[in-house]
Amino acid sequence: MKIAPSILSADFANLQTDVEKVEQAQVDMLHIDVMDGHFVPNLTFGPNVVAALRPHSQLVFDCHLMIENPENYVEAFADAGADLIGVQYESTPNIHRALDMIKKKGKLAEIVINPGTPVSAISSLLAMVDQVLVMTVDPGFGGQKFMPEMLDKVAELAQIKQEKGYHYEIQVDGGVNDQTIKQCAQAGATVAVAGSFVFKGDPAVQVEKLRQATVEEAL
Ligand SMILES: O=C(CO)[C@@H](O)[C@H](O)COP(=O)(O)O
Ligand SMILES: [Fe+2]
Repeated sequence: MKIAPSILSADFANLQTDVEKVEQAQVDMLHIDVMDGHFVPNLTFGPNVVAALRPHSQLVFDCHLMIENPENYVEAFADAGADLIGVQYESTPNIHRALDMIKKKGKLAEIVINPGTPVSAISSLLAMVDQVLVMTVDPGFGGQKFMPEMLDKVAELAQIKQEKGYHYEIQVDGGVNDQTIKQCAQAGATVAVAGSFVFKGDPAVQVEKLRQATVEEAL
């Protein structure tokens, strides 16, 4: 299981330091939650923050765009240094165009589904994506409670991937801690985002707890 700390719960006054801490913990990617105050009732970072962090980190930057009409911003995030760009299925009538634009910019393309969206809604997009993100909370805020009902969607995506020979990673995001990550791993998730759990203590210790939990699950 890959680990992707979300900087939504980092210390915004010391963002560079917090990014360096998780990088030293050898995490697999850095999850950057972009919110526009329209698609979700919260505001966070724009491409300028991504560009400011880029010279300070070698990590894969995983930008989770919770914004309306993300196709208007794909180029800006790609140019700012995003490696993987996630667009919400519910955020635009042009979801295929948004994913296509990400790929044309040479970046990894991710489709994200909210708790109310079934896997069947994105079946025609699965062949083209590098990652599928199953939201395990309603998007907009860190520190919410994990929704175990979403795990059926993770298992469904794992089955489709195997049957069709697709290559996407299956990411879970929201309420992931050293207990819920075990259920995610068991259902077939391959990448876990964790914000409040990682930054509520020493990130190195917290990341190790997540790793240990998935190792125990595999035994
Ligand atoms: O996309 C989001 C929230 O909308 C997440 O990436 C959160 O940042 C996860 O936070 P925790 O639930 O792990 O605290
Ligand atoms: Fe996220």
